[in-house]
Amino acid sequence: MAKTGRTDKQNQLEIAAMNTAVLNRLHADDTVQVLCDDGLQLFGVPEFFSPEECQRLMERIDSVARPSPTFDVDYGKGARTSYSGDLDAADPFVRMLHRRMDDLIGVEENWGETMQGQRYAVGQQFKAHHDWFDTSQKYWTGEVAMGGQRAWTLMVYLNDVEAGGATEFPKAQIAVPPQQGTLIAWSNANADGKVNMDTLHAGTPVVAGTKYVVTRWYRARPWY
Ligand SMILES: O=C(O)CCC(=O)C(=O)O
Ligand SMILES: [Fe+2]
Repeated sequence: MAKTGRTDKQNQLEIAAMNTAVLNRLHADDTVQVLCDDGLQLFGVPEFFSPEECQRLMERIDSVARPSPTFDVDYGKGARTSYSGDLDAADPFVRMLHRRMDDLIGVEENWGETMQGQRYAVGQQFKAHHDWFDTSQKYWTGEVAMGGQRAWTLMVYLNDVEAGGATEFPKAQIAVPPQQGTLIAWSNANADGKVNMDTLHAGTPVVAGTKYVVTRWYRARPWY
């Protein structure tokens, strides 16, 4: 038992329970496409946000974006060279989109982190990583007390990119090209609630144009 008062087994069981419920819901929804069901559980929903909604979000991202931090890697080390910023969770427009994402996977609003916007210029990228928290790091003590793992990732492409910028899953050998309004969602866990190594993914470098995305990570239980 770690000082968090929760065992690894308890954490895994709660993730497994959430995972099963979300997978069942997505498989039952005929607007949802299964992009990968072998190792990686990856889903897509075209036109999840309208072009007008994407435009409004891109304007908001432009007003909050700054060089991206990552949890354990400095911006300067080059793992994530995009610009990013949290959107305002109290903004009714952002909340409306949050709720639509929550509804897709069937969880309450307070399970999801505030959506984070990212903007990549030519040459910028997010190198291969897992969205999962590293439970050996100091920050985990705070995160486990506040919602636990990032069990699911939902991401929406806000624009078409002239060239480059695909989201690549090298282990699963799948690459998703940015398409305005398309949402992709994946489980970061296996059925047993342990980290799925096949979720390794990268935002590949933009070759021409600019790429805008929003990402909303869902915890294994409410985080506020
Ligand atoms: O921009 C992408 O395609 C990937 C973004 C990503 O991996 C993230 O926000 O965690
Ligand atoms: Fe990621």
